[in-house]
Amino acid sequence: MIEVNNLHKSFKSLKALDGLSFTAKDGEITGLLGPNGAGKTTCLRTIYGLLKADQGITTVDGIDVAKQPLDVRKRLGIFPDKFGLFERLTAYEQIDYFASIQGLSGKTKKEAIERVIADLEMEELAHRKTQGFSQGQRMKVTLAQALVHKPQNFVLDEPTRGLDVMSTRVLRNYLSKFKEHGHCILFSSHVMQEVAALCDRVIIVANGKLAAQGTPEELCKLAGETHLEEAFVKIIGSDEGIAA
Ligand SMILES: Nc1ncnc2c1ncn2[C@@H]1O[C@H](COP(=O)(O)OP(=O)(O)OP(=O)(O)O)[C@@H](O)[C@H]1O
Repeated sequence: MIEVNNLHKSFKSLKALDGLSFTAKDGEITGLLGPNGAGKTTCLRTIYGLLKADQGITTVDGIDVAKQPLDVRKRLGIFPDKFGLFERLTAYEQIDYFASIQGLSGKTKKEAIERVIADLEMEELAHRKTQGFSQGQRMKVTLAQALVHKPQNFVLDEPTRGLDVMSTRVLRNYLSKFKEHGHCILFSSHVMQEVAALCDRVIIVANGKLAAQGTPEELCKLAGETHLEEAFVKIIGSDEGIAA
């Protein structure tokens, strides 16, 4: 479970987060939906400890990110907004590297790598150097390295950008399976259909604040609309920066 409580973060005079609070529960997919510049990436970066909030508390499974960052890292899988692969390594070697960082070794590590490769159906890719991999293949390697240590929580920043329909489906199916096993999934998006199709709960963020939260149905009801897109526009008062 991930809890964000009254987060504030400014970059000089710009307030990126302005008192944001929400909870992402186990066994659910929670979508952080907001227009460009709403503060989604800033929020996710504070959850995985890349940024320090000016004020507020973030906990992962009850552990304070600011106080015990390494304990939190063990419980988190991270799919960041920008990711690079070590292009001279094979996919297997890259996953192995991340497994080692997470403290896995020996037989346990080997089994964990083989499991994640099988789960993501990437056996054919495993021993190829990642240089020249397609976006979909890169996505699989990034997913595998994020999840090799079987974290309870999984945070993804706009994971479907640049993916074709097939790769997007692979990702969605994988997230659904992960959720069925009781994990907590939090992902950011500004793609409405994706959020409506996948999320149990939607957190709408605008100007670094919580604008509304609920199931897609609850948000539609709240706004008196039948489609999430119209509900969203009504709630944040604009359709700027959002993709249908
Ligand atoms: N390192 C930084 N330095 C200065 N300003 C920043 C920095 N990171 C984010 N910002 C600003 O903070 C605000 C929130 O940015 P953020 O990237 O969190 O939004 P977002 O909701 O993820 O947007 P997008 O959907 O476009 O990725 C923006 O105005 C952005 O320009």
